[in-house]
Amino acid sequence: MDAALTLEGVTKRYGDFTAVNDLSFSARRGRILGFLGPNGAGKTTSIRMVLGLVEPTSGRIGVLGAPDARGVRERVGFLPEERGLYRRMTPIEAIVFFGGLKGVPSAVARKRAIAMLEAQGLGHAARRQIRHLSKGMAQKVQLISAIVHQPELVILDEPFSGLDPVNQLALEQVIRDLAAGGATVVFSTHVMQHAERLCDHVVLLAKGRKVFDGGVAEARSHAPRALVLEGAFDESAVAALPGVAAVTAEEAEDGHRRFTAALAKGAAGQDALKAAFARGLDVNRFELREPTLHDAFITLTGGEGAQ
Ligand SMILES: Nc1ncnc2c1ncn2[C@@H]1O[C@H](COP(=O)(O)OP(=O)(O)OP(=O)(O)O)[C@@H](O)[C@H]1O
Repeated sequence: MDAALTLEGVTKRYGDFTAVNDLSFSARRGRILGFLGPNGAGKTTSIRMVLGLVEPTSGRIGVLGAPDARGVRERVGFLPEERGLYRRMTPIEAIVFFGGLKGVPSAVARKRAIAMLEAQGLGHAARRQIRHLSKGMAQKVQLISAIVHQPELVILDEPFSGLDPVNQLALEQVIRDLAAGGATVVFSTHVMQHAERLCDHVVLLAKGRKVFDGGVAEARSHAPRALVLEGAFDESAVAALPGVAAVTAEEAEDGHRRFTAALAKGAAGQDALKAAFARGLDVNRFELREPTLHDAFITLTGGEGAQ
């Protein structure tokens, strides 16, 4: 496998606390990898080890053939979780500055900055001081600064946080475009919807350990499908349907109740539905719901928080 990034048995301990525990995975060249996990799972610590900002306690890292990103800095782009730019610079100045740190001549960086700012709808703000920009605009400038040197490997730590829904979609497109242009993109998030839409491959971390590594469809298959039923009957009637593993109930409209019946692995929802009608349950509404990546995340992390 042609990997841009590889971790093999990487562990990071802080005293008695293990922040990252025996983590192994690879990011294939030209693909988008979602590095997922709840708050505190160890995503940022892992990224910091890849960048060479934190020394692993044990294990091996390979970044474009180097032991960490320091040896290949001009080929790697990084957006940190903490956002920050020199507030008195203009977007063009900031992008040219960061490009310069990665070896891009200023005339080239300037040209790219103008084109990229325009592509992001920021052409009008290109010469305004960053302190006068909105948070979302400043975040776009920071992203452009991270990729102006056209890196082969782009690492984005929680890139969607702080962006409104429209800008989140715009960022998704930037990520797709980077991969379409041949770059490998690794982004961390605890919001599953982005990963669901973008990723070929997801790695899911919980409490420092990898709990899943594979495709989105495969991840989803770890969570149960659910049958949603609404009507005037009670929970025990739903629990007694074939293939139903667990039931939750809530109030719905018109005095009805809504039941979400998690189906046992391999159970076809149709059997439960047929039985519901055969038993004369007064079903007003039903839906067979396929698991989402969010459901998989909850199942695989044992119920830790996700959005
Ligand atoms: N320098 C440090 N010293 C001690 N503990 C640390 C240090 N850095 C991180 N940790 C701990 O390691 C764990 C993992 O933190 P990390 O920031 O990697 O998680 P994360 O998955 O990125 O979560 P978040 O999305 O909240 O940033 C946390 O419990 C954190 O408190």
